[in-house]
Amino acid sequence: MTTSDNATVLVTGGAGYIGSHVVLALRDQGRAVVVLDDLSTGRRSALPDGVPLVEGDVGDKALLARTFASHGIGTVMHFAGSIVVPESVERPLAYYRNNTVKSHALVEACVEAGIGRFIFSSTAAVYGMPDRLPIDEQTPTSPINPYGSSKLMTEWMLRDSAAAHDLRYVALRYFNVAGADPQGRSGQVSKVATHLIKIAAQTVTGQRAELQIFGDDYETADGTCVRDYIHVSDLADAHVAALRHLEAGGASEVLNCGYGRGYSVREVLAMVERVTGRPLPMRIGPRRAGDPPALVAGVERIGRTLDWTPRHADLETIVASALAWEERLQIPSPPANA
Ligand SMILES: NC(=O)c1ccc[n+]([C@@H]2O[C@H](COP(=O)([O-])OP(=O)(O)OC[C@H]3O[C@@H](n4cnc5c(N)ncnc54)[C@H](O)[C@@H]3O)[C@@H](O)[C@H]2O)c1
Ligand SMILES: O=c1ccn([C@@H]2O[C@H](COP(=O)(O)OP(=O)(O)O[C@H]3O[C@H](CO)[C@H](O)[C@H](O)[C@H]3O)[C@@H](O)[C@H]2O)c(=O)[nH]1
Repeated sequence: MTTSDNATVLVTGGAGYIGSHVVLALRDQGRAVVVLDDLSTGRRSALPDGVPLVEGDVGDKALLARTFASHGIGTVMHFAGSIVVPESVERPLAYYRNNTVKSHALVEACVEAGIGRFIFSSTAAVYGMPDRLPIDEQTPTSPINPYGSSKLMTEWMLRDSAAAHDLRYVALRYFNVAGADPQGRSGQVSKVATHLIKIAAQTVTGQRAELQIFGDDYETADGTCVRDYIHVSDLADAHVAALRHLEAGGASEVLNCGYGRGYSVREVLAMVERVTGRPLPMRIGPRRAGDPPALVAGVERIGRTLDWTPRHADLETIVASALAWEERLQIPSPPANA
Protein backbone atom coordinates (compact mmCIF):
# COMPACT_ATOMS: atom_id res chain seq x y z
CA MET A 1 0.00 0.00 0.00
CA THR A 2 1.28 3.45 -0.85
CA THR A 3 0.47 6.55 1.18
CA SER A 4 -2.19 7.61 -1.30
CA ASP A 5 -4.00 4.30 -0.72
CA ASN A 6 -4.98 5.71 2.66
CA ALA A 7 -6.22 8.95 1.17
CA THR A 8 -9.65 10.24 2.10
CA VAL A 9 -12.61 9.37 -0.11
CA LEU A 10 -14.93 12.19 -1.18
CA VAL A 11 -18.52 10.93 -1.51
CA THR A 12 -20.73 13.35 -3.46
CA GLY A 13 -24.41 12.81 -2.67
CA GLY A 14 -23.37 10.93 0.47
CA ALA A 15 -26.40 12.19 2.40
CA GLY A 16 -28.74 10.40 -0.02
CA TYR A 17 -30.09 6.86 -0.04
CA ILE A 18 -27.30 4.93 -1.76
CA GLY A 19 -24.47 7.31 -0.88
CA SER A 20 -25.22 7.07 2.84
CA HIS A 21 -24.95 3.27 2.69
CA VAL A 22 -21.60 3.59 0.93
CA VAL A 23 -20.43 6.00 3.64
CA LEU A 24 -21.37 3.35 6.23
CA ALA A 25 -19.51 0.63 4.29
CA LEU A 26 -16.40 2.80 3.96
CA ARG A 27 -16.49 3.68 7.66
CA ASP A 28 -16.99 0.03 8.58
CA GLN A 29 -13.73 -0.61 6.68
CA GLY A 30 -11.98 2.14 8.67
CA ARG A 31 -11.77 4.49 5.70
CA ALA A 32 -11.63 8.28 6.03
CA VAL A 33 -14.64 9.84 4.31
CA VAL A 34 -15.88 13.34 3.52
CA VAL A 35 -19.34 14.00 2.07
CA LEU A 36 -20.26 16.80 -0.31
CA ASP A 37 -24.02 17.25 -0.61
CA ASP A 38 -26.42 20.13 -1.19
CA LEU A 39 -29.14 18.35 0.85
CA SER A 40 -31.64 18.84 -1.98
CA THR A 41 -32.95 15.30 -1.45
CA GLY A 42 -30.43 14.07 1.12
CA ARG A 43 -30.46 14.48 4.89
CA ARG A 44 -27.73 15.38 7.30
CA SER A 45 -29.11 12.78 9.71
CA ALA A 46 -28.27 10.03 7.18
CA LEU A 47 -24.59 10.55 8.00
CA PRO A 48 -22.92 8.76 10.87
CA ASP A 49 -21.37 10.87 13.63
CA GLY A 50 -17.93 12.15 12.77
CA VAL A 51 -18.30 12.22 8.98
CA PRO A 52 -17.61 15.78 7.78
CA LEU A 53 -20.29 17.26 5.54
CA VAL A 54 -19.36 19.94 3.03
CA GLU A 55 -22.72 21.47 2.23
CA GLY A 56 -22.63 22.71 -1.34
CA ASP A 57 -23.03 22.08 -5.02
CA VAL A 58 -21.10 19.38 -6.86
CA GLY A 59 -20.77 21.77 -9.81
CA ASP A 60 -18.93 24.39 -7.75
CA LYS A 61 -15.33 23.98 -8.90
CA ALA A 62 -13.84 26.42 -6.38
CA LEU A 63 -15.51 24.51 -3.55
CA LEU A 64 -14.29 21.22 -5.01
CA ALA A 65 -10.69 22.45 -5.26
CA ARG A 66 -10.78 23.65 -1.64
CA THR A 67 -12.34 20.39 -0.45
CA PHE A 68 -9.80 18.23 -2.31
CA ALA A 69 -6.90 20.17 -0.83
CA SER A 70 -8.14 20.57 2.74
CA HIS A 71 -9.18 16.92 3.15
CA GLY A 72 -6.40 15.19 1.18
CA ILE A 73 -8.83 13.53 -1.22
CA GLY A 74 -7.47 10.58 -3.24
CA THR A 75 -10.68 9.12 -4.69
CA VAL A 76 -14.04 10.57 -5.66
CA MET A 77 -17.23 8.53 -5.49
CA HIS A 78 -19.95 10.41 -7.35
CA PHE A 79 -23.59 9.82 -6.35
CA ALA A 80 -24.95 13.40 -6.43
CA GLY A 81 -27.63 13.80 -9.04
CA SER A 82 -31.33 13.79 -9.90
CA ILE A 83 -32.97 10.39 -10.23
CA VAL A 84 -36.67 10.52 -11.09
CA VAL A 85 -37.22 9.24 -14.64
CA PRO A 86 -40.63 10.88 -15.39
CA GLU A 87 -39.35 14.20 -14.00
CA SER A 88 -36.41 13.95 -16.41
CA VAL A 89 -38.89 13.71 -19.30
CA GLU A 90 -40.68 16.86 -18.11
CA ARG A 91 -37.52 18.81 -17.23
CA PRO A 92 -34.73 17.44 -19.44
CA LEU A 93 -32.48 20.49 -19.20
CA ALA A 94 -32.58 20.39 -15.39
CA TYR A 95 -31.41 16.75 -15.60
CA TYR A 96 -28.65 17.51 -18.10
CA ARG A 97 -27.51 20.35 -15.83
CA ASN A 98 -27.51 18.45 -12.55
CA ASN A 99 -26.32 15.08 -13.88
CA THR A 100 -24.15 15.96 -16.88
CA VAL A 101 -22.96 19.58 -16.65
CA LYS A 102 -22.11 19.28 -12.95
CA SER A 103 -20.40 15.93 -13.49
CA HIS A 104 -18.30 17.68 -16.13
CA ALA A 105 -17.22 20.25 -13.51
CA LEU A 106 -16.39 17.45 -11.06
CA VAL A 107 -14.37 15.38 -13.54
CA GLU A 108 -12.54 18.51 -14.70
CA ALA A 109 -11.76 19.48 -11.10
CA CYS A 110 -10.38 15.97 -10.50
CA VAL A 111 -8.15 16.15 -13.57
CA GLU A 112 -6.90 19.61 -12.56
CA ALA A 113 -6.16 18.46 -9.00
CA GLY A 114 -4.53 15.21 -10.13
CA ILE A 115 -7.13 12.99 -8.45
CA GLY A 116 -6.73 9.77 -10.35
CA ARG A 117 -9.52 7.49 -9.03
CA PHE A 118 -13.21 8.00 -9.73
CA ILE A 119 -16.22 5.75 -9.04
CA PHE A 120 -19.47 6.71 -10.72
CA SER A 121 -23.13 5.82 -10.04
CA SER A 122 -24.49 4.81 -13.41
CA THR A 123 -27.70 3.01 -14.16
CA ALA A 124 -29.36 0.21 -16.12
CA ALA A 125 -31.35 3.05 -17.73
CA VAL A 126 -28.41 3.47 -20.17
CA TYR A 127 -29.56 0.25 -21.89
CA GLY A 128 -33.09 1.45 -22.65
CA MET A 129 -35.27 -1.45 -23.85
CA PRO A 130 -32.88 -4.30 -24.60
CA ASP A 131 -34.50 -7.35 -26.20
CA ARG A 132 -32.12 -10.00 -24.87
CA LEU A 133 -31.49 -11.14 -21.31
CA PRO A 134 -29.35 -11.13 -19.34
CA ILE A 135 -28.04 -7.68 -20.24
CA ASP A 136 -24.25 -7.73 -20.32
CA GLU A 137 -22.03 -4.67 -20.61
CA GLN A 138 -21.55 -5.28 -24.37
CA THR A 139 -25.27 -4.66 -24.95
CA PRO A 140 -25.57 -1.45 -26.99
CA THR A 141 -26.50 1.56 -24.88
CA SER A 142 -29.71 3.20 -26.05
CA PRO A 143 -31.38 5.22 -23.27
CA ILE A 144 -35.04 6.08 -23.77
CA ASN A 145 -35.27 9.01 -21.36
CA PRO A 146 -33.20 12.09 -20.45
CA TYR A 147 -32.23 10.56 -17.09
CA GLY A 148 -30.51 7.63 -18.83
CA SER A 149 -28.93 9.91 -21.43
CA SER A 150 -27.65 12.31 -18.78
CA LYS A 151 -25.89 9.44 -16.97
CA LEU A 152 -24.52 7.87 -20.16
CA MET A 153 -22.95 11.19 -21.16
CA THR A 154 -21.04 11.19 -17.87
CA GLU A 155 -19.81 7.66 -18.62
CA TRP A 156 -18.51 8.97 -21.95
CA MET A 157 -16.76 11.92 -20.28
CA LEU A 158 -15.04 9.50 -17.94
CA ARG A 159 -14.04 7.14 -20.78
CA ASP A 160 -12.51 9.96 -22.81
CA SER A 161 -10.87 11.69 -19.83
CA ALA A 162 -9.33 8.40 -18.71
CA ALA A 163 -7.84 7.99 -22.20
CA ALA A 164 -6.33 11.47 -22.14
CA HIS A 165 -5.38 12.02 -18.49
CA ASP A 166 -4.03 10.27 -15.43
CA LEU A 167 -7.49 9.11 -14.35
CA ARG A 168 -8.93 5.63 -13.86
CA TYR A 169 -12.60 5.03 -13.13
CA VAL A 170 -15.22 2.41 -12.41
CA ALA A 171 -18.75 3.14 -13.63
CA LEU A 172 -21.24 0.91 -11.83
CA ARG A 173 -24.53 0.43 -13.67
CA TYR A 174 -27.06 -0.24 -10.93
CA PHE A 175 -30.13 -2.31 -11.63
CA ASN A 176 -32.99 -2.00 -9.08
CA VAL A 177 -31.61 -0.86 -5.75
CA ALA A 178 -33.73 -1.65 -2.69
CA GLY A 179 -33.61 -2.51 1.00
CA ALA A 180 -31.93 -0.82 3.92
CA ASP A 181 -28.91 -1.17 6.18
CA PRO A 182 -29.35 -4.42 8.17
CA GLN A 183 -28.37 -2.56 11.37
CA GLY A 184 -31.06 0.07 10.75
CA ARG A 185 -28.55 2.91 10.40
CA SER A 186 -29.90 4.16 7.04
CA GLY A 187 -32.58 3.51 4.45
CA GLN A 188 -34.64 5.22 1.81
CA VAL A 189 -36.37 8.50 2.74
CA SER A 190 -38.00 9.94 -0.37
CA LYS A 191 -40.28 12.93 -0.31
CA VAL A 192 -41.92 11.48 -3.42
CA ALA A 193 -41.41 7.72 -3.54
CA THR A 194 -41.49 6.05 -6.96
CA HIS A 195 -39.69 2.72 -6.39
CA LEU A 196 -41.79 -0.43 -6.10
CA ILE A 197 -40.47 -1.85 -2.81
CA LYS A 198 -40.52 1.56 -1.11
CA ILE A 199 -44.12 2.13 -2.20
CA ALA A 200 -45.11 -1.38 -1.08
CA ALA A 201 -43.50 -0.69 2.32
CA GLN A 202 -45.41 2.60 2.62
CA THR A 203 -48.65 0.86 1.67
CA VAL A 204 -48.32 -2.01 4.08
CA THR A 205 -47.51 0.44 6.91
CA GLY A 206 -50.73 2.34 6.17
CA GLN A 207 -49.23 5.48 4.60
CA ARG A 208 -50.94 4.77 1.28
CA ALA A 209 -54.40 3.36 0.69
CA GLU A 210 -53.27 0.98 -2.05
CA LEU A 211 -50.55 0.15 -4.52
CA GLN A 212 -51.09 0.13 -8.25
CA ILE A 213 -49.47 -2.53 -10.43
CA PHE A 214 -48.44 -0.79 -13.63
CA GLY A 215 -49.68 -3.31 -16.17
CA ASP A 216 -50.19 -7.08 -16.08
CA ASP A 217 -50.24 -7.69 -19.84
CA TYR A 218 -46.49 -7.85 -20.50
CA GLU A 219 -44.94 -10.87 -22.17
CA THR A 220 -43.56 -12.22 -18.93
CA ALA A 221 -44.49 -15.33 -16.95
CA ASP A 222 -47.22 -13.60 -14.89
CA GLY A 223 -47.73 -10.53 -17.11
CA THR A 224 -45.98 -8.05 -14.77
CA CYS A 225 -42.54 -6.50 -15.28
CA VAL A 226 -39.42 -8.31 -14.17
CA ARG A 227 -36.49 -6.56 -12.48
CA ASP A 228 -33.17 -7.51 -10.89
CA TYR A 229 -33.33 -6.19 -7.30
CA ILE A 230 -30.01 -5.62 -5.51
CA HIS A 231 -29.70 -4.95 -1.77
CA VAL A 232 -28.31 -1.47 -1.15
CA SER A 233 -25.70 -2.80 1.31
CA ASP A 234 -24.38 -5.27 -1.29
CA LEU A 235 -24.22 -2.39 -3.74
CA ALA A 236 -22.31 -0.38 -1.12
CA ASP A 237 -19.83 -3.25 -0.75
CA ALA A 238 -19.36 -3.28 -4.54
CA HIS A 239 -18.20 0.35 -4.28
CA VAL A 240 -15.65 -0.57 -1.64
CA ALA A 241 -14.48 -3.42 -3.90
CA ALA A 242 -14.23 -0.98 -6.83
CA LEU A 243 -12.12 1.32 -4.65
CA ARG A 244 -9.77 -1.57 -3.81
CA HIS A 245 -9.58 -2.44 -7.50
CA LEU A 246 -8.47 1.08 -8.44
CA GLU A 247 -6.07 1.35 -5.51
CA ALA A 248 -4.44 -1.90 -6.61
CA GLY A 249 -3.80 -0.31 -10.02
CA GLY A 250 -6.77 -1.94 -11.77
CA ALA A 251 -7.95 -0.69 -15.15
CA SER A 252 -11.02 1.44 -15.79
CA GLU A 253 -14.21 -0.64 -15.93
CA VAL A 254 -17.91 -0.39 -16.65
CA LEU A 255 -19.74 -2.99 -14.57
CA ASN A 256 -23.35 -4.04 -14.07
CA CYS A 257 -24.52 -4.27 -10.46
CA GLY A 258 -27.27 -6.80 -9.90
CA TYR A 259 -27.61 -10.45 -8.97
CA GLY A 260 -28.50 -11.83 -12.41
CA ARG A 261 -31.91 -12.97 -11.13
CA GLY A 262 -35.23 -11.33 -11.99
CA TYR A 263 -38.46 -11.08 -9.97
CA SER A 264 -41.83 -9.95 -11.29
CA VAL A 265 -43.83 -7.17 -9.65
CA ARG A 266 -46.29 -9.80 -8.44
CA GLU A 267 -43.49 -11.89 -6.92
CA VAL A 268 -42.16 -8.86 -5.06
CA LEU A 269 -45.61 -7.98 -3.70
CA ALA A 270 -46.25 -11.58 -2.68
CA MET A 271 -42.99 -11.46 -0.72
CA VAL A 272 -44.12 -8.25 1.05
CA GLU A 273 -47.32 -10.04 2.09
CA ARG A 274 -45.38 -13.09 3.23
CA VAL A 275 -42.87 -11.11 5.30
CA THR A 276 -45.56 -8.99 6.99
CA GLY A 277 -48.26 -11.65 7.16
CA ARG A 278 -50.68 -8.94 6.02
CA PRO A 279 -52.57 -8.50 2.74
CA LEU A 280 -51.30 -5.64 0.59
CA PRO A 281 -54.10 -3.52 -0.89
CA MET A 282 -53.39 -3.42 -4.62
CA ARG A 283 -55.07 -3.05 -7.98
CA ILE A 284 -54.05 -3.45 -11.59
CA GLY A 285 -53.54 -0.14 -13.39
CA PRO A 286 -52.35 0.79 -16.88
CA ARG A 287 -48.76 0.35 -18.01
CA ARG A 288 -46.36 3.12 -16.97
CA ALA A 289 -44.80 4.83 -19.99
CA GLY A 290 -41.25 3.72 -20.72
CA ASP A 291 -41.19 0.55 -18.60
CA PRO A 292 -39.17 -2.25 -20.23
CA PRO A 293 -40.85 -5.67 -19.70
CA ALA A 294 -37.77 -7.27 -18.17
CA LEU A 295 -34.32 -6.12 -17.01
CA VAL A 296 -31.90 -8.68 -15.62
CA ALA A 297 -28.19 -7.95 -15.24
CA GLY A 298 -25.43 -10.01 -16.72
CA VAL A 299 -23.09 -10.24 -13.73
CA GLU A 300 -20.21 -12.29 -15.06
CA ARG A 301 -17.99 -9.25 -15.53
CA ILE A 302 -18.34 -7.78 -12.03
CA GLY A 303 -17.79 -11.24 -10.56
CA ARG A 304 -14.59 -11.63 -12.57
CA THR A 305 -13.27 -8.08 -12.00
CA LEU A 306 -14.02 -7.18 -8.40
CA ASP A 307 -13.47 -9.11 -5.21
CA TRP A 308 -17.16 -8.80 -4.32
CA THR A 309 -19.40 -11.41 -2.75
CA PRO A 310 -23.00 -10.30 -2.16
CA ARG A 311 -24.18 -10.98 1.41
CA HIS A 312 -27.88 -10.21 1.06
CA ALA A 313 -28.75 -11.67 -2.36
CA ASP A 314 -32.20 -12.78 -1.43
CA LEU A 315 -35.55 -11.07 -2.08
CA GLU A 316 -36.86 -11.88 1.40
CA THR A 317 -33.86 -10.16 3.02
CA ILE A 318 -34.26 -7.11 0.79
CA VAL A 319 -37.98 -6.79 1.51
CA ALA A 320 -37.61 -7.45 5.25
CA SER A 321 -34.92 -4.77 5.62
CA ALA A 322 -37.00 -2.23 3.65
CA LEU A 323 -40.01 -2.95 5.87
CA ALA A 324 -37.98 -2.71 9.08
CA TRP A 325 -36.66 0.68 7.95
CA GLU A 326 -40.15 1.91 7.02
CA GLU A 327 -41.43 0.94 10.47
CA ARG A 328 -38.51 2.75 12.06
CA LEU A 329 -39.38 5.89 10.06
CA GLN A 330 -42.86 5.86 11.55
CA ILE A 331 -41.58 6.52 15.08
CA PRO A 332 -41.23 9.47 14.73
CA SER A 333 -40.86 10.67 11.14
CA PRO A 334 -37.56 12.61 10.80
CA PRO A 335 -38.00 16.19 9.60
CA ALA A 336 -36.90 16.92 6.01
CA ASN A 337 -33.20 17.86 5.74
CA ALA A 338 -32.71 17.15 9.43
N1 LIG B 1 -32.02 4.67 -6.55
C1 LIG B 1 -31.82 3.89 -7.60
O1 LIG B 1 -32.55 2.90 -7.79
C2 LIG B 1 -30.71 4.20 -8.57
C3 LIG B 1 -30.57 3.36 -9.68
C4 LIG B 1 -29.51 3.62 -10.59
C5 LIG B 1 -28.63 4.67 -10.36
N2 LIG B 1 -28.81 5.49 -9.28
C6 LIG B 1 -27.88 6.60 -9.09
O2 LIG B 1 -27.37 6.57 -7.77
C7 LIG B 1 -27.12 7.88 -7.30
C8 LIG B 1 -27.74 8.07 -5.92
O3 LIG B 1 -29.15 7.83 -6.00
P1 LIG B 1 -30.06 7.79 -4.70
O4 LIG B 1 -31.14 6.80 -4.95
O5 LIG B 1 -29.21 7.63 -3.49
O6 LIG B 1 -30.70 9.24 -4.76
P2 LIG B 1 -30.84 10.34 -3.59
O7 LIG B 1 -31.72 11.41 -4.17
O8 LIG B 1 -31.23 9.72 -2.31
O9 LIG B 1 -29.34 10.87 -3.45
C9 LIG B 1 -28.80 11.89 -4.25
C10 LIG B 1 -27.99 12.80 -3.33
O10 LIG B 1 -27.32 13.78 -4.14
C11 LIG B 1 -27.55 15.07 -3.55
N3 LIG B 1 -27.46 16.04 -4.66
C12 LIG B 1 -28.28 16.12 -5.75
N4 LIG B 1 -27.85 17.09 -6.56
C13 LIG B 1 -26.73 17.65 -5.99
C14 LIG B 1 -25.85 18.69 -6.35
N5 LIG B 1 -26.00 19.39 -7.49
N6 LIG B 1 -24.81 18.97 -5.53
C15 LIG B 1 -24.63 18.28 -4.38
N7 LIG B 1 -25.44 17.28 -3.98
C16 LIG B 1 -26.49 16.97 -4.79
C17 LIG B 1 -28.89 14.99 -2.87
O11 LIG B 1 -29.09 15.93 -1.85
C18 LIG B 1 -28.87 13.55 -2.33
O12 LIG B 1 -28.27 13.50 -1.05
C19 LIG B 1 -27.66 8.83 -8.37
O13 LIG B 1 -26.56 9.30 -9.13
C20 LIG B 1 -28.54 7.95 -9.22
O14 LIG B 1 -28.59 8.39 -10.57
C21 LIG B 1 -29.84 5.27 -8.39
O1 LIG C 1 -46.18 1.80 -7.71
C1 LIG C 1 -45.51 1.09 -8.49
C2 LIG C 1 -44.12 1.30 -8.72
C3 LIG C 1 -43.47 0.48 -9.62
N1 LIG C 1 -44.15 -0.51 -10.26
C4 LIG C 1 -43.43 -1.39 -11.20
O2 LIG C 1 -42.36 -1.99 -10.52
C5 LIG C 1 -41.25 -2.17 -11.41
C6 LIG C 1 -40.03 -1.49 -10.80
O3 LIG C 1 -40.25 -0.08 -10.84
P1 LIG C 1 -39.33 0.95 -10.05
O4 LIG C 1 -39.90 2.31 -10.27
O5 LIG C 1 -39.12 0.47 -8.66
O6 LIG C 1 -37.93 0.81 -10.78
P2 LIG C 1 -37.57 0.97 -12.33
O7 LIG C 1 -37.30 -0.40 -12.85
O8 LIG C 1 -38.53 1.80 -13.06
O9 LIG C 1 -36.29 1.89 -12.24
C7 LIG C 1 -35.03 1.44 -11.86
O10 LIG C 1 -34.28 1.18 -13.00
C8 LIG C 1 -34.12 2.30 -13.86
C9 LIG C 1 -33.32 1.78 -15.01
O11 LIG C 1 -34.14 1.10 -15.86
C10 LIG C 1 -33.43 3.44 -13.14
O12 LIG C 1 -32.09 3.14 -12.87
C11 LIG C 1 -34.16 3.76 -11.84
O13 LIG C 1 -33.45 4.71 -11.08
C12 LIG C 1 -34.33 2.50 -11.02
O14 LIG C 1 -35.09 2.72 -9.88
C13 LIG C 1 -41.67 -1.56 -12.74
O15 LIG C 1 -42.13 -2.58 -13.56
C14 LIG C 1 -42.84 -0.65 -12.37
O16 LIG C 1 -43.78 -0.50 -13.40
C15 LIG C 1 -45.50 -0.74 -10.04
O17 LIG C 1 -46.11 -1.62 -10.63
N2 LIG C 1 -46.15 0.08 -9.16
